[in-house]
Amino acid sequence: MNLIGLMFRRFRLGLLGVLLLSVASAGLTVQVMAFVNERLIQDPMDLETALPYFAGLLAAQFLVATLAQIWMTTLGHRLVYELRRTLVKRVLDTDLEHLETLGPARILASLGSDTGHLTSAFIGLPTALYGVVLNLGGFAYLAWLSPPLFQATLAWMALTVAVAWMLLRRTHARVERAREVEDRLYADYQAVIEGRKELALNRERARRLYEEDFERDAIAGRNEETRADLYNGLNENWANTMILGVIGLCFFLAQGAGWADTGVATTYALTLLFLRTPLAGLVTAVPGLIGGSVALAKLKSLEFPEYSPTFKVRGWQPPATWTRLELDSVTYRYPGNEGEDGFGVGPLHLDLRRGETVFLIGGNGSGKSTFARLLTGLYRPHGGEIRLDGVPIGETRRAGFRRLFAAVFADFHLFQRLLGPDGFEADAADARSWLETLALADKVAIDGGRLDDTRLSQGQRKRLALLLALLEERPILVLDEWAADQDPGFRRFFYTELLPRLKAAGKTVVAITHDEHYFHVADRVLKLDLGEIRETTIE
Ligand SMILES: Nc1ncnc2c1ncn2[C@@H]1O[C@H](COP(=O)(O)OP(=O)(O)OP(=O)(O)O)[C@@H](O)[C@H]1O
Repeated sequence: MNLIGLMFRRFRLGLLGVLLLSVASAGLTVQVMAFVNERLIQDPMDLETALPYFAGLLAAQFLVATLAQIWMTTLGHRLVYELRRTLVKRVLDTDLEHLETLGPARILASLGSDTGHLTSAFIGLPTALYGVVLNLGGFAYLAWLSPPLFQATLAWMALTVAVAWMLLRRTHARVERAREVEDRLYADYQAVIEGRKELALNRERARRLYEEDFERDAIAGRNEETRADLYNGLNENWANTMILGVIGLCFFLAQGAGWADTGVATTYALTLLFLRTPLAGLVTAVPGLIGGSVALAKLKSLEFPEYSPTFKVRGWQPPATWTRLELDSVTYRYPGNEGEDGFGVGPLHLDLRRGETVFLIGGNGSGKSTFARLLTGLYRPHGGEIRLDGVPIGETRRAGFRRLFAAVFADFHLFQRLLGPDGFEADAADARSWLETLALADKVAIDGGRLDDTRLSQGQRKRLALLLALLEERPILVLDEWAADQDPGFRRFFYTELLPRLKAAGKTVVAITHDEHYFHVADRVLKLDLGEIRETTIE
Protein backbone atom coordinates (compact mmCIF):
# COMPACT_ATOMS: atom_id res chain seq x y z
CA MET A 1 0.00 0.00 0.00
CA ASN A 2 1.26 3.44 -0.87
CA LEU A 3 0.73 5.54 2.24
CA ILE A 4 1.28 8.83 0.45
CA GLY A 5 -1.31 7.72 -2.12
CA LEU A 6 -3.67 6.90 0.75
CA MET A 7 -3.05 10.31 2.34
CA PHE A 8 -3.74 12.04 -0.96
CA ARG A 9 -7.01 10.14 -1.27
CA ARG A 10 -8.05 10.89 2.31
CA PHE A 11 -6.94 14.53 2.34
CA ARG A 12 -7.87 15.49 -1.23
CA LEU A 13 -9.68 18.65 -0.10
CA GLY A 14 -6.94 19.71 2.32
CA LEU A 15 -4.24 19.32 -0.31
CA LEU A 16 -6.42 21.11 -2.87
CA GLY A 17 -6.70 23.97 -0.34
CA VAL A 18 -2.89 24.12 -0.03
CA LEU A 19 -2.63 24.13 -3.80
CA LEU A 20 -5.16 26.97 -4.22
CA LEU A 21 -3.60 29.07 -1.47
CA SER A 22 -0.15 28.43 -2.97
CA VAL A 23 -1.40 29.54 -6.38
CA ALA A 24 -2.95 32.68 -4.83
CA SER A 25 0.21 33.42 -2.86
CA ALA A 26 2.40 32.83 -5.93
CA GLY A 27 0.11 35.09 -8.02
CA LEU A 28 0.33 37.90 -5.45
CA THR A 29 4.11 37.52 -5.20
CA VAL A 30 4.44 37.76 -8.96
CA GLN A 31 2.20 40.84 -8.84
CA VAL A 32 4.51 42.48 -6.28
CA MET A 33 7.47 41.75 -8.59
CA ALA A 34 5.60 43.06 -11.62
CA PHE A 35 4.57 46.21 -9.71
CA VAL A 36 8.21 46.89 -8.75
CA ASN A 37 9.26 46.37 -12.36
CA GLU A 38 6.52 48.32 -14.10
CA ARG A 39 5.60 51.04 -11.59
CA LEU A 40 8.87 51.65 -9.76
CA ILE A 41 11.59 50.85 -12.37
CA GLN A 42 10.29 50.99 -15.96
CA ASP A 43 7.54 53.61 -15.76
CA PRO A 44 7.70 55.15 -12.24
CA MET A 45 4.39 56.19 -10.62
CA ASP A 46 4.13 59.12 -8.20
CA LEU A 47 4.92 57.84 -4.72
CA GLU A 48 1.62 58.94 -3.14
CA THR A 49 -0.33 56.58 -5.41
CA ALA A 50 2.33 53.86 -5.57
CA LEU A 51 2.91 53.44 -1.82
CA PRO A 52 -0.69 52.61 -0.71
CA TYR A 53 -1.03 50.27 -3.72
CA PHE A 54 2.25 48.59 -2.88
CA ALA A 55 1.32 48.35 0.85
CA GLY A 56 -2.05 46.82 -0.12
CA LEU A 57 -0.36 44.22 -2.30
CA LEU A 58 2.09 43.39 0.48
CA ALA A 59 -0.71 43.07 3.06
CA ALA A 60 -2.69 40.75 0.75
CA GLN A 61 0.43 38.68 0.07
CA PHE A 62 1.17 38.44 3.82
CA LEU A 63 -2.40 37.42 4.58
CA VAL A 64 -2.57 34.71 1.91
CA ALA A 65 0.93 33.38 2.71
CA THR A 66 0.04 33.22 6.45
CA LEU A 67 -3.21 31.45 5.67
CA ALA A 68 -1.31 28.98 3.48
CA GLN A 69 1.21 28.46 6.29
CA ILE A 70 -1.50 27.75 8.90
CA TRP A 71 -3.28 25.42 6.49
CA MET A 72 -0.04 23.58 5.65
CA THR A 73 1.01 23.16 9.28
CA THR A 74 -2.34 21.79 10.45
CA LEU A 75 -2.60 19.54 7.39
CA GLY A 76 0.96 18.24 7.93
CA HIS A 77 0.15 17.29 11.53
CA ARG A 78 -3.17 15.71 10.53
CA LEU A 79 -1.24 13.58 8.03
CA VAL A 80 1.14 12.48 10.79
CA TYR A 81 -1.74 11.61 13.13
CA GLU A 82 -3.39 9.63 10.34
CA LEU A 83 -0.14 7.83 9.59
CA ARG A 84 0.35 6.81 13.25
CA ARG A 85 -3.17 5.52 13.70
CA THR A 86 -3.19 3.53 10.45
CA LEU A 87 0.23 2.04 11.20
CA VAL A 88 -0.62 0.90 14.73
CA LYS A 89 -3.92 -0.55 13.48
CA ARG A 90 -2.05 -2.47 10.76
CA VAL A 91 0.31 -3.91 13.40
CA LEU A 92 -2.75 -4.89 15.48
CA ASP A 93 -4.18 -6.68 12.43
CA THR A 94 -0.95 -8.57 11.67
CA ASP A 95 -0.81 -12.30 12.35
CA LEU A 96 1.19 -13.45 15.37
CA GLU A 97 3.34 -15.70 13.15
CA HIS A 98 4.35 -12.77 10.97
CA LEU A 99 5.04 -10.51 13.97
CA GLU A 100 7.22 -13.23 15.49
CA THR A 101 9.18 -13.59 12.23
CA LEU A 102 9.82 -9.83 12.15
CA GLY A 103 10.80 -9.67 15.82
CA PRO A 104 10.04 -6.82 18.25
CA ALA A 105 13.12 -4.70 17.37
CA ARG A 106 12.13 -4.30 13.71
CA ILE A 107 8.54 -3.49 14.62
CA LEU A 108 9.59 -0.95 17.24
CA ALA A 109 12.07 0.57 14.78
CA SER A 110 9.24 1.04 12.32
CA LEU A 111 6.85 2.49 14.88
CA GLY A 112 9.55 4.84 16.18
CA SER A 113 11.93 5.64 13.37
CA ASP A 114 9.76 5.22 10.27
CA THR A 115 6.93 7.27 11.72
CA GLY A 116 9.57 9.87 12.68
CA HIS A 117 10.91 10.04 9.12
CA LEU A 118 7.44 10.07 7.62
CA THR A 119 6.49 12.82 10.06
CA SER A 120 9.26 15.06 8.68
CA ALA A 121 8.24 14.11 5.15
CA PHE A 122 4.57 14.85 5.73
CA ILE A 123 5.27 18.12 7.57
CA GLY A 124 7.57 19.09 4.68
CA LEU A 125 5.24 17.86 1.92
CA PRO A 126 2.79 20.80 1.86
CA THR A 127 5.69 23.27 2.17
CA ALA A 128 7.43 21.57 -0.76
CA LEU A 129 4.18 21.75 -2.72
CA TYR A 130 3.96 25.47 -1.91
CA GLY A 131 7.59 25.92 -3.08
CA VAL A 132 6.85 24.10 -6.35
CA VAL A 133 3.78 26.27 -7.07
CA LEU A 134 5.62 29.47 -6.15
CA ASN A 135 8.50 28.53 -8.42
CA LEU A 136 6.21 27.59 -11.29
CA GLY A 137 4.48 30.98 -10.94
CA GLY A 138 7.81 32.78 -10.67
CA PHE A 139 9.29 30.97 -13.68
CA ALA A 140 6.15 31.67 -15.75
CA TYR A 141 6.63 35.36 -14.92
CA LEU A 142 10.31 35.13 -15.94
CA ALA A 143 9.29 33.50 -19.27
CA TRP A 144 6.85 36.36 -19.89
CA LEU A 145 9.43 38.98 -18.87
CA SER A 146 12.13 37.84 -21.29
CA PRO A 147 11.83 34.64 -23.36
CA PRO A 148 15.52 34.58 -24.44
CA LEU A 149 16.78 35.06 -20.86
CA PHE A 150 14.32 32.41 -19.72
CA GLN A 151 15.70 29.89 -22.23
CA ALA A 152 19.22 30.52 -20.93
CA THR A 153 17.92 30.15 -17.33
CA LEU A 154 16.25 26.84 -18.23
CA ALA A 155 19.48 25.43 -19.72
CA TRP A 156 21.40 26.53 -16.61
CA MET A 157 18.77 25.03 -14.31
CA ALA A 158 18.84 21.76 -16.28
CA LEU A 159 22.57 21.46 -15.51
CA THR A 160 21.86 22.35 -11.84
CA VAL A 161 19.14 19.71 -11.55
CA ALA A 162 21.27 17.02 -13.29
CA VAL A 163 24.10 17.40 -10.75
CA ALA A 164 21.62 17.77 -7.86
CA TRP A 165 19.91 14.52 -8.97
CA MET A 166 23.21 12.65 -8.89
CA LEU A 167 23.91 13.94 -5.37
CA LEU A 168 20.36 13.08 -4.31
CA ARG A 169 20.79 9.47 -5.43
CA ARG A 170 23.85 9.23 -3.23
CA THR A 171 21.96 10.77 -0.29
CA HIS A 172 19.17 8.26 -0.87
CA ALA A 173 21.54 5.28 -0.81
CA ARG A 174 23.12 6.49 2.45
CA VAL A 175 19.74 7.14 4.09
CA GLU A 176 18.69 3.61 3.12
CA ARG A 177 21.78 2.13 4.75
CA ALA A 178 21.32 4.30 7.84
CA ARG A 179 17.79 2.93 8.14
CA GLU A 180 19.07 -0.66 8.05
CA VAL A 181 21.44 0.24 10.91
CA GLU A 182 18.47 1.60 12.90
CA ASP A 183 16.92 -1.90 13.07
CA ARG A 184 20.13 -3.14 14.70
CA LEU A 185 20.23 -0.15 17.06
CA TYR A 186 16.69 -0.89 18.24
CA ALA A 187 17.75 -4.50 18.96
CA ASP A 188 20.61 -3.05 21.06
CA TYR A 189 18.22 -0.73 22.95
CA GLN A 190 15.97 -3.72 23.59
CA ALA A 191 18.88 -5.72 25.03
CA VAL A 192 19.87 -2.75 27.25
CA ILE A 193 16.34 -2.34 28.63
CA GLU A 194 15.19 -5.96 28.87
CA GLY A 195 18.54 -7.28 30.05
CA ARG A 196 19.05 -4.55 32.65
CA LYS A 197 19.24 -6.93 35.63
CA GLU A 198 21.77 -9.30 34.06
CA LEU A 199 23.79 -6.37 32.75
CA ALA A 200 23.87 -4.78 36.21
CA LEU A 201 25.15 -8.03 37.71
CA ASN A 202 27.75 -8.64 35.04
CA ARG A 203 29.53 -5.42 34.07
CA GLU A 204 31.77 -7.33 31.65
CA ARG A 205 28.68 -8.36 29.70
CA ALA A 206 27.47 -4.74 29.82
CA ARG A 207 30.87 -3.53 28.57
CA ARG A 208 30.94 -5.97 25.67
CA LEU A 209 27.35 -5.16 24.68
CA TYR A 210 28.20 -1.45 24.84
CA GLU A 211 31.63 -1.46 23.26
CA GLU A 212 31.17 -4.17 20.68
CA ASP A 213 27.54 -4.44 19.60
CA PHE A 214 26.14 -1.00 20.33
CA GLU A 215 29.28 1.01 19.35
CA ARG A 216 29.58 -0.93 16.08
CA ASP A 217 25.99 -0.08 15.16
CA ALA A 218 26.15 3.50 16.46
CA ILE A 219 29.35 4.16 14.45
CA ALA A 220 27.82 2.64 11.31
CA GLY A 221 24.74 4.85 11.84
CA ARG A 222 26.90 7.94 12.40
CA ASN A 223 28.94 7.28 9.25
CA GLU A 224 25.95 6.72 6.99
CA GLU A 225 24.04 9.70 8.38
CA THR A 226 27.09 11.98 8.15
CA ARG A 227 27.64 11.03 4.50
CA ALA A 228 23.95 11.51 3.73
CA ASP A 229 24.04 14.99 5.35
CA LEU A 230 27.31 15.90 3.58
CA TYR A 231 25.87 15.02 0.16
CA ASN A 232 22.80 16.93 1.04
CA GLY A 233 24.72 19.99 2.26
CA LEU A 234 26.72 19.87 -0.97
CA ASN A 235 23.47 19.81 -2.86
CA GLU A 236 22.13 22.85 -1.02
CA ASN A 237 25.32 24.82 -1.67
CA TRP A 238 25.34 23.75 -5.30
CA ALA A 239 21.72 24.93 -5.77
CA ASN A 240 22.41 28.24 -3.98
CA THR A 241 25.57 28.96 -5.97
CA MET A 242 23.95 28.04 -9.27
CA ILE A 243 21.06 30.44 -8.56
CA LEU A 244 23.55 33.24 -7.86
CA GLY A 245 25.37 32.17 -11.05
CA VAL A 246 22.21 32.39 -13.16
CA ILE A 247 21.69 35.98 -11.95
CA GLY A 248 25.20 36.86 -13.20
CA LEU A 249 24.55 34.98 -16.45
CA CYS A 250 21.34 36.92 -17.08
CA PHE A 251 23.03 40.29 -16.46
CA PHE A 252 25.90 39.26 -18.74
CA LEU A 253 23.49 38.19 -21.49
CA ALA A 254 21.40 41.37 -21.04
CA GLN A 255 24.24 43.87 -20.85
CA GLY A 256 27.03 42.12 -22.80
CA ALA A 257 25.00 40.39 -25.50
CA GLY A 258 22.04 42.82 -25.51
CA TRP A 259 19.35 40.16 -24.88
CA ALA A 260 17.29 42.54 -22.67
CA ASP A 261 17.36 46.12 -21.33
CA THR A 262 18.67 46.97 -17.85
CA GLY A 263 15.16 47.41 -16.35
CA VAL A 264 14.04 43.95 -17.44
CA ALA A 265 17.35 42.43 -16.34
CA THR A 266 16.99 44.07 -12.89
CA THR A 267 13.42 42.76 -12.39
CA TYR A 268 14.54 39.39 -13.72
CA ALA A 269 17.37 39.27 -11.19
CA LEU A 270 15.09 40.49 -8.37
CA THR A 271 12.58 37.73 -9.13
CA LEU A 272 15.35 35.13 -9.23
CA LEU A 273 16.67 36.42 -5.91
CA PHE A 274 13.18 36.17 -4.43
CA LEU A 275 12.75 32.64 -5.80
CA ARG A 276 16.01 31.64 -4.14
CA THR A 277 14.29 31.25 -0.75
CA PRO A 278 11.44 28.93 -1.86
CA LEU A 279 13.93 27.07 -4.08
CA ALA A 280 16.28 26.61 -1.12
CA GLY A 281 13.21 25.56 0.92
CA LEU A 282 12.45 22.93 -1.67
CA VAL A 283 16.03 21.66 -1.59
CA THR A 284 15.95 21.61 2.25
CA ALA A 285 12.67 19.64 2.20
CA VAL A 286 14.33 16.99 0.03
CA PRO A 287 16.19 15.09 2.83
CA GLY A 288 12.92 14.81 4.75
CA LEU A 289 11.19 13.54 1.64
CA ILE A 290 14.02 11.05 0.97
CA GLY A 291 13.85 9.83 4.59
CA GLY A 292 10.09 9.51 4.14
CA SER A 293 10.41 7.50 0.94
CA VAL A 294 12.99 5.18 2.55
CA ALA A 295 10.70 4.76 5.58
CA LEU A 296 7.81 4.01 3.25
CA ALA A 297 9.84 1.34 1.42
CA LYS A 298 10.84 -0.13 4.79
CA LEU A 299 7.24 -0.23 6.00
CA LYS A 300 6.23 -1.91 2.76
CA SER A 301 8.92 -4.56 3.24
CA LEU A 302 7.42 -5.47 6.65
CA GLU A 303 4.27 -6.61 4.81
CA PHE A 304 1.73 -5.48 7.37
CA PRO A 305 -1.84 -6.04 6.15
CA GLU A 306 -3.81 -3.24 4.50
CA TYR A 307 -5.38 -0.71 6.85
CA SER A 308 -8.87 -1.63 7.91
CA PRO A 309 -10.78 0.71 10.24
CA THR A 310 -12.81 -1.97 11.99
CA PHE A 311 -12.16 -4.28 14.94
CA LYS A 312 -15.38 -6.17 14.33
CA VAL A 313 -15.05 -9.91 13.77
CA ARG A 314 -17.41 -10.35 10.85
CA GLY A 315 -18.80 -13.50 9.33
CA TRP A 316 -18.89 -16.86 11.06
CA GLN A 317 -19.28 -16.95 14.85
CA PRO A 318 -18.94 -20.11 16.96
CA PRO A 319 -22.36 -21.40 18.02
CA ALA A 320 -23.12 -20.79 21.72
CA THR A 321 -24.14 -24.45 22.02
CA TRP A 322 -20.96 -26.05 20.63
CA THR A 323 -20.04 -29.36 22.24
CA ARG A 324 -16.93 -30.70 20.51
CA LEU A 325 -13.61 -29.26 19.37
CA GLU A 326 -11.35 -31.53 17.31
CA LEU A 327 -7.79 -31.32 16.11
CA ASP A 328 -7.48 -33.78 13.25
CA SER A 329 -3.90 -34.57 12.08
CA VAL A 330 -2.85 -30.97 12.72
CA THR A 331 0.79 -30.25 11.85
CA TYR A 332 2.92 -27.16 12.25
CA ARG A 333 6.59 -26.42 11.57
CA TYR A 334 8.57 -23.27 12.39
CA PRO A 335 10.76 -21.81 9.67
CA GLY A 336 14.33 -22.85 10.41
CA ASN A 337 17.59 -21.03 9.86
CA GLU A 338 18.96 -20.71 6.34
CA GLY A 339 16.46 -22.92 4.55
CA GLU A 340 16.59 -25.73 7.15
CA ASP A 341 13.34 -26.93 8.67
CA GLY A 342 12.64 -25.68 12.19
CA PHE A 343 10.92 -27.50 15.04
CA GLY A 344 7.63 -29.16 14.13
CA VAL A 345 4.65 -30.76 15.89
CA GLY A 346 2.05 -33.19 14.61
CA PRO A 347 0.13 -34.91 13.39
CA LEU A 348 -1.81 -33.85 16.49
CA HIS A 349 -5.15 -35.44 17.34
CA LEU A 350 -7.37 -34.08 20.07
CA ASP A 351 -11.05 -34.48 20.83
CA LEU A 352 -12.03 -31.84 23.37
CA ARG A 353 -15.54 -31.98 24.85
CA ARG A 354 -17.26 -28.92 26.24
CA GLY A 355 -16.83 -28.56 30.01
CA GLU A 356 -13.80 -30.84 30.25
CA THR A 357 -10.73 -30.04 32.34
CA VAL A 358 -7.72 -31.31 30.41
CA PHE A 359 -4.09 -31.17 31.45
CA LEU A 360 -1.25 -31.25 28.93
CA ILE A 361 2.19 -32.37 30.03
CA GLY A 362 5.47 -32.77 28.16
CA GLY A 363 9.19 -32.10 28.46
CA ASN A 364 10.80 -28.72 27.85
CA GLY A 365 10.74 -27.87 24.17
CA SER A 366 8.23 -30.64 23.37
CA GLY A 367 5.91 -28.08 21.78
CA LYS A 368 3.28 -27.42 24.50
CA SER A 369 3.19 -23.65 23.95
CA THR A 370 3.18 -24.21 20.19
CA PHE A 371 0.16 -26.48 20.68
CA ALA A 372 -1.57 -23.76 22.77
CA ARG A 373 -1.11 -21.26 19.92
CA LEU A 374 -2.44 -23.77 17.38
CA LEU A 375 -5.42 -24.68 19.54
CA THR A 376 -6.40 -21.03 20.06
CA GLY A 377 -6.15 -20.24 16.33
CA LEU A 378 -3.14 -17.93 16.71
CA TYR A 379 -1.06 -20.16 14.39
CA ARG A 380 -2.41 -21.56 11.12
CA PRO A 381 -2.00 -25.35 10.90
CA HIS A 382 0.27 -26.37 8.02
CA GLY A 383 -1.65 -29.62 7.63
CA GLY A 384 -4.76 -31.31 9.02
CA GLU A 385 -7.86 -29.57 10.27
CA ILE A 386 -9.40 -27.99 13.35
CA ARG A 387 -13.16 -28.54 13.58
CA LEU A 388 -15.83 -27.19 15.90
CA ASP A 389 -18.86 -29.48 15.96
CA GLY A 390 -17.66 -30.87 12.62
CA VAL A 391 -17.30 -27.39 10.99
CA PRO A 392 -13.74 -26.95 9.65
CA ILE A 393 -12.00 -23.81 10.90
CA GLY A 394 -10.42 -22.40 7.76
CA GLU A 395 -9.18 -18.90 7.05
CA THR A 396 -12.62 -17.26 7.04
CA ARG A 397 -13.65 -18.77 10.38
CA ARG A 398 -10.38 -18.32 12.26
CA ALA A 399 -11.11 -14.84 13.70
CA GLY A 400 -14.52 -15.97 14.95
CA PHE A 401 -13.02 -19.20 16.32
CA ARG A 402 -10.54 -17.23 18.47
CA ARG A 403 -13.49 -15.72 20.33
CA LEU A 404 -13.92 -19.06 22.12
CA PHE A 405 -10.70 -18.56 24.07
CA ALA A 406 -9.28 -16.58 26.94
CA ALA A 407 -5.70 -17.46 27.85
CA VAL A 408 -2.82 -16.79 30.19
CA PHE A 409 0.24 -17.59 28.07
CA ALA A 410 3.65 -18.28 29.54
CA ASP A 411 4.83 -14.89 28.18
CA PHE A 412 1.59 -13.05 29.03
CA HIS A 413 1.17 -9.30 28.96
CA LEU A 414 -0.69 -7.80 31.90
CA PHE A 415 -3.14 -5.15 30.72
CA GLN A 416 -4.54 -2.68 33.22
CA ARG A 417 -7.99 -2.33 31.69
CA LEU A 418 -10.56 -4.88 32.89
CA LEU A 419 -12.96 -6.04 30.19
CA GLY A 420 -16.08 -8.12 30.54
CA PRO A 421 -17.67 -10.29 27.81
CA ASP A 422 -17.74 -8.84 24.26
CA GLY A 423 -15.43 -5.97 25.11
CA PHE A 424 -17.84 -4.22 27.49
CA GLU A 425 -16.75 -2.82 30.86
CA ALA A 426 -16.21 -5.60 33.37
CA ASP A 427 -18.77 -5.84 36.12
CA ALA A 428 -17.14 -4.11 39.14
CA ALA A 429 -18.69 -6.47 41.72
CA ASP A 430 -17.51 -9.50 39.72
CA ALA A 431 -14.01 -8.08 39.46
CA ARG A 432 -13.85 -7.39 43.22
CA SER A 433 -15.13 -10.86 44.02
CA TRP A 434 -12.45 -12.47 41.79
CA LEU A 435 -9.80 -10.26 43.44
CA GLU A 436 -10.91 -11.69 46.81
CA THR A 437 -10.80 -15.25 45.43
CA LEU A 438 -7.33 -14.71 44.02
CA ALA A 439 -6.16 -13.27 47.38
CA LEU A 440 -5.28 -9.93 45.85
CA ALA A 441 -7.95 -7.68 47.38
CA ASP A 442 -5.50 -6.06 49.77
CA LYS A 443 -2.80 -5.64 47.10
CA VAL A 444 -4.63 -4.18 44.12
CA ALA A 445 -7.50 -1.72 43.82
CA ILE A 446 -9.71 -1.20 40.79
CA ASP A 447 -10.10 2.39 39.73
CA GLY A 448 -12.32 3.39 36.81
CA GLY A 449 -12.31 -0.12 35.34
CA ARG A 450 -8.51 -0.38 35.55
CA LEU A 451 -6.11 -2.12 37.89
CA ASP A 452 -4.45 0.73 39.77
CA ASP A 453 -1.08 -1.00 40.09
CA THR A 454 0.51 -3.88 38.20
CA ARG A 455 3.96 -3.64 39.82
CA LEU A 456 3.67 -6.88 41.72
CA SER A 457 5.52 -10.16 42.14
CA GLN A 458 5.48 -12.56 39.19
CA GLY A 459 3.03 -14.93 40.97
CA GLN A 460 0.71 -12.01 41.78
CA ARG A 461 0.93 -10.68 38.21
CA LYS A 462 -0.08 -14.13 36.96
CA ARG A 463 -3.09 -14.11 39.27
CA LEU A 464 -4.09 -10.74 37.82
CA ALA A 465 -3.65 -12.11 34.28
CA LEU A 466 -6.00 -14.94 35.28
CA LEU A 467 -8.48 -12.38 36.65
CA LEU A 468 -8.45 -10.58 33.27
CA ALA A 469 -8.98 -13.88 31.42
CA LEU A 470 -11.84 -14.95 33.73
CA LEU A 471 -13.67 -11.63 33.41
CA GLU A 472 -13.76 -12.05 29.61
CA GLU A 473 -16.08 -15.04 30.20
CA ARG A 474 -14.95 -16.96 27.13
CA PRO A 475 -16.02 -20.64 27.05
CA ILE A 476 -12.47 -22.10 26.91
CA LEU A 477 -9.68 -21.10 29.25
CA VAL A 478 -6.11 -21.98 28.21
CA LEU A 479 -3.44 -21.74 30.89
CA ASP A 480 0.24 -22.25 30.07
CA GLU A 481 2.10 -23.32 33.22
CA TRP A 482 -0.01 -20.88 35.17
CA ALA A 483 0.58 -22.49 38.58
CA ALA A 484 4.35 -22.71 38.20
CA ASP A 485 4.90 -19.36 39.96
CA GLN A 486 2.33 -19.84 42.72
CA ASP A 487 3.20 -20.68 46.34
CA PRO A 488 2.21 -24.21 47.53
CA GLY A 489 -0.86 -22.95 49.39
CA PHE A 490 -2.31 -21.06 46.45
CA ARG A 491 -1.31 -23.81 44.04
CA ARG A 492 -3.39 -26.25 46.11
CA PHE A 493 -6.29 -23.77 46.14
CA PHE A 494 -6.00 -23.38 42.35
CA TYR A 495 -6.12 -27.12 41.59
CA THR A 496 -8.49 -28.33 44.26
CA GLU A 497 -10.94 -25.41 44.52
CA LEU A 498 -10.65 -22.99 41.63
CA LEU A 499 -10.51 -25.49 38.74
CA PRO A 500 -13.45 -27.55 40.09
CA ARG A 501 -15.40 -24.31 40.54
CA LEU A 502 -14.71 -23.36 36.92
CA LYS A 503 -15.73 -26.83 35.77
CA ALA A 504 -18.97 -26.59 37.76
CA ALA A 505 -19.65 -23.29 36.00
CA GLY A 506 -19.32 -25.10 32.63
CA LYS A 507 -15.92 -23.72 31.66
CA THR A 508 -13.63 -25.85 29.45
CA VAL A 509 -10.06 -25.65 30.75
CA VAL A 510 -6.89 -26.71 28.96
CA ALA A 511 -3.97 -26.35 31.36
CA ILE A 512 -0.33 -26.98 30.51
CA THR A 513 1.26 -28.17 33.72
CA HIS A 514 4.02 -30.17 35.38
CA ASP A 515 2.17 -30.54 38.72
CA GLU A 516 1.79 -34.32 38.85
CA HIS A 517 0.38 -34.18 42.42
CA TYR A 518 -2.80 -32.70 41.04
CA PHE A 519 -3.32 -34.82 37.90
CA HIS A 520 -6.41 -36.38 39.56
CA VAL A 521 -8.20 -33.01 39.27
CA ALA A 522 -8.25 -33.32 35.47
CA ASP A 523 -10.76 -35.33 33.47
CA ARG A 524 -7.90 -36.33 31.17
CA VAL A 525 -4.15 -35.88 31.10
CA LEU A 526 -2.53 -35.68 27.68
CA LYS A 527 1.15 -35.95 26.99
CA LEU A 528 2.95 -34.22 24.16
CA ASP A 529 5.77 -36.50 23.15
CA LEU A 530 7.83 -36.60 19.94
CA GLY A 531 5.41 -34.11 18.39
CA GLU A 532 2.31 -36.21 19.11
CA ILE A 533 -0.41 -36.10 21.75
CA ARG A 534 -0.97 -39.30 23.73
CA GLU A 535 -3.51 -39.88 26.46
CA THR A 536 -1.93 -40.95 29.76
CA THR A 537 -3.58 -42.72 32.63
CA ILE A 538 -4.09 -40.80 35.88
CA GLU A 539 -2.74 -42.56 38.92
N1 LIG B 1 8.91 -18.42 17.29
C1 LIG B 1 9.61 -19.55 17.11
N2 LIG B 1 10.34 -19.74 15.98
C2 LIG B 1 11.03 -20.86 15.78
N3 LIG B 1 11.08 -21.90 16.66
C3 LIG B 1 10.37 -21.76 17.80
C4 LIG B 1 9.60 -20.60 18.08
N4 LIG B 1 9.00 -20.77 19.28
C5 LIG B 1 9.39 -21.98 19.72
N5 LIG B 1 10.20 -22.59 18.84
C6 LIG B 1 10.80 -23.92 18.94
O1 LIG B 1 9.75 -24.83 19.16
C7 LIG B 1 10.11 -25.79 20.14
C8 LIG B 1 8.96 -25.97 21.12
O2 LIG B 1 8.76 -24.76 21.79
P1 LIG B 1 7.55 -24.60 22.81
O3 LIG B 1 7.68 -23.24 23.40
O4 LIG B 1 6.29 -24.94 22.13
O5 LIG B 1 7.92 -25.73 23.86
P2 LIG B 1 7.30 -26.04 25.31
O6 LIG B 1 6.93 -27.47 25.31
O7 LIG B 1 6.24 -25.05 25.64
O8 LIG B 1 8.58 -25.81 26.22
P3 LIG B 1 8.73 -25.33 27.74
O9 LIG B 1 8.23 -26.44 28.63
O10 LIG B 1 10.21 -25.17 27.88
O11 LIG B 1 7.96 -24.05 27.89
C9 LIG B 1 11.39 -25.32 20.78
O12 LIG B 1 12.40 -26.26 20.47
C10 LIG B 1 11.71 -23.99 20.14
O13 LIG B 1 13.04 -23.98 19.70
